[in-house]
Amino acid sequence: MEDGKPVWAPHPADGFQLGTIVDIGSDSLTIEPLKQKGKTFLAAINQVFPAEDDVNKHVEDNCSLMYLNEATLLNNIRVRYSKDKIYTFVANILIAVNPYYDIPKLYSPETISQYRGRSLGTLPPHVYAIADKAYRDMKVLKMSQSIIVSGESGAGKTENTKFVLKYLTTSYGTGQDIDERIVEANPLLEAFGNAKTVRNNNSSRFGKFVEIHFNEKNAVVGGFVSHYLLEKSRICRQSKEERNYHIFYRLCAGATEDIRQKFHLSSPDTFRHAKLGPLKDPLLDDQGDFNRMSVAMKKIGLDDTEKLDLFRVVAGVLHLGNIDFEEAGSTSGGCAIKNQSSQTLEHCAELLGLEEEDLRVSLTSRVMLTSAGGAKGTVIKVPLKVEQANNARDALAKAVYSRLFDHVVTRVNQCFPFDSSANFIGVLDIAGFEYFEHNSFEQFCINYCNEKLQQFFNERILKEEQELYQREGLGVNEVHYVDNQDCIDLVEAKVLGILDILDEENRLPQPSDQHFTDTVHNKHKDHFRLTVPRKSKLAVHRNVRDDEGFIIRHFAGAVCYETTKFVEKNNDALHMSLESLVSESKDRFVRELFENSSNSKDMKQKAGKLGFISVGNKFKVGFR
Ligand SMILES: Nc1ncnc2c1ncn2[C@@H]1O[C@H](COP(=O)(O)OP(=O)(O)OP(=O)(O)O)[C@@H](O)[C@H]1O
Repeated sequence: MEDGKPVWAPHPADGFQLGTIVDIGSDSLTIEPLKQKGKTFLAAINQVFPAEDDVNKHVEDNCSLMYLNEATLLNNIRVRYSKDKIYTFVANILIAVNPYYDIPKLYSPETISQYRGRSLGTLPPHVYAIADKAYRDMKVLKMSQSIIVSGESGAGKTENTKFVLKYLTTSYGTGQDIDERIVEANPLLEAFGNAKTVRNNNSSRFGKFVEIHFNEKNAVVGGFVSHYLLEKSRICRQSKEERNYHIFYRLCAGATEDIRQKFHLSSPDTFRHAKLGPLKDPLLDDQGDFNRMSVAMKKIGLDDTEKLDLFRVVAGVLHLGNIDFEEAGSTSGGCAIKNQSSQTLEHCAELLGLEEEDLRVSLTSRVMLTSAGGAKGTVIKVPLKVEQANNARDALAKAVYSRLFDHVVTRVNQCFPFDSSANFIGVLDIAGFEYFEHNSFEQFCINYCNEKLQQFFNERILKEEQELYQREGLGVNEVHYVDNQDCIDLVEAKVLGILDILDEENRLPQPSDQHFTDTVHNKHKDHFRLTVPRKSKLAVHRNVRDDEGFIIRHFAGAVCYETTKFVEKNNDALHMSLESLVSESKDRFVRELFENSSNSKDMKQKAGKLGFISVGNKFKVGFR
C-alpha cells in the first residue's frame, strides 16, 4: 500500500469503507473514511487492502482488476450491480447477483441471438455466454458438459438454470415442440416442489440435475430431469412465515367449481397442513399461477385424466391432515378417530381409493408379526396412542405426496423423450446454503450438500488449476484456501459422523433428541468445526441448551442447529399396515404410485426390520 493512497478497510458495522490510513499501530491501523472525515475507526492490518485508482470504474472480469483482494472484488460487483450489470466473469466462472426485478431486454430473443457462437469474453458477461461455452465445448470436445449453479437460497440459481435451458433450446433446438416442452416442464415441477420460504417466495425444496440431450448434429433431441430428495417435512409442518408446496394453495384457489365439489375443496385455512403459514402474500398469485400451471400441463401433453389424478391425490393429502384422534377411553390404551373427523376420513378414503374402515384401522393401530415365543409369526394388532397415530397420519401424508412428486418428475421426463443422444449439457441446481434464526434438520441436510459442492469447487478450481500452473512452470504464488474435508467428515464419517450418530439414535428403543445431541458433543469435544450453542455470537442461540443444539462452522459461516425433532425427521418409515393399505388402493393411480417406487420392497424390508429408514442417509448416498 502506498502512502496517502486510499485503502479498503472493514468498518465494524458498514462493510468495507474507502479511507486513508492516519495511524499505524502494532497490529491495527487507524482509518479515516473519505466520506466521513474525522470519524476514524480501527481495522486489523491484514484486513486492509489497496484500492483501485478509480473505485467507480468497473471491469467485466474480476481477473482484470489491478489489485485482487476481497474488497476490490466486492466493489467491482457492487458498482456493476448499481448499473444493472448483474453478471461478472471470474475467468470462465460467472457471478450473478439477483436484481429482483426484470432488467429490460436482458433476456430478450435478440440477446439470445447475439450470444450464439460467440467466445467467452467477446460480449458482456451473461449466463448465455456460459451456456454457449458449454455448447461449443461439447461440440468441439465431443463430450457432455455440466454447469454447476451454486449460491444461497434466493440467489437466483433456479432462474439462471431456466435461462440456460431457454437459451440452449432456442439457439440449438430443432424448432419443434420438444424445445418448448423442456422449458414448460418447469412450472409443473415448481408447483409441486417449490414453496414460499422466508428467503424466497419460490424456493426449490428439491435438488435437480437437468440434462439437455443433443444428437450427432448437435441439435436438441430431448431432456431428462433427475431429482434429489424433496423436503418432506414441509408437507406436514412449516415454520412461521413459510408455506407448504405451492400446489396446495393453487388448487384451492384455482380449481373449477366442479373439481372443488368433487374433491371437497375449500379455502386453505380449513386444512391443517396448509393453514400454518401466511395464506396470502402480495407477491403470490395462487389463482393466476394455477391457470399458468394448467396451460403448462397442457403444453407438455398431460391430458385431463392425468391432471385430475394429480389433483385428487393432492386433495387427499390435504384431507388426511385434518384427521384428528382422541384417547379411546378403553383399557387398550389406544386411540380413536374423533367424531368430528368422520367426514374427513370419508373424503380422504374416497380420494385415495381406500376403504374407509381400513383407513380408520390402519391409522389407529399397526400390525406386527411376532418374532419369538410359541406363536412365532402370528399377526397381532397393536393399538396406537394419539401421538403415534398423529405421526402415522403425517408419515402417510409425506409418503403419498413424495411418491406423487416422483411421479410428476417421471411424467415430465416422458414429455421430452429421445431414442438416442450423442451428448448432453447438464445443469445442477440444488437448494442453496441456508441459515436462519432457527435452523433444523432440513437446513442441516441442505448445508451438508452445499459443503460437498464447495468441496468439488475447491478441488476442481483451486487445487487442479494450481497443479496445472505448477506443471506448466508458471511461477504463480500458491493460493491458500480452507479445505472443508473436516467439516464433511464431521457430518458423514462412518460411526462418528453426525448422520451415523443420528441413525444409531433412531435404532435405540427409546431414541431422544437430547441423547443424540449429547452424543454428538461428547464424540467431538474439541472439533474445530463443532461447538455448543452457548458459544454463538447471537444472543438467541445462547439460550439453547447444550443438549438442544450444536453449531457447525460451515465454509459459508457458522450455523446453529436446534436438534428438536431431528430424530423424528430422520425417520422415513411408514408403518407396514399403512404402506400395504395404499399399495393396494382401489385407485389405479394411487396404487401405481407405490408400486412404481424403485426400491419399495427393499425399503419395506428395512422398515420391517428396524422400524426406521434414514432420511440423512438418503442425502448422503444421493450426493456421493
Ligand atoms: N436474473 C433475474 N432477474 C430477475 N429476477 C430474478 C433473477 N434471478 C432471480 N430473480 C428473482 O429472485 C427470486 C429467487 O430466485 P431463485 O428462485 O432463482 O433463487 P434460488 O437461488 O434458486 O433459491 P432456492 O435455493 O431457495 O431455490 C425469483 O423468484 C425471481 O423473482
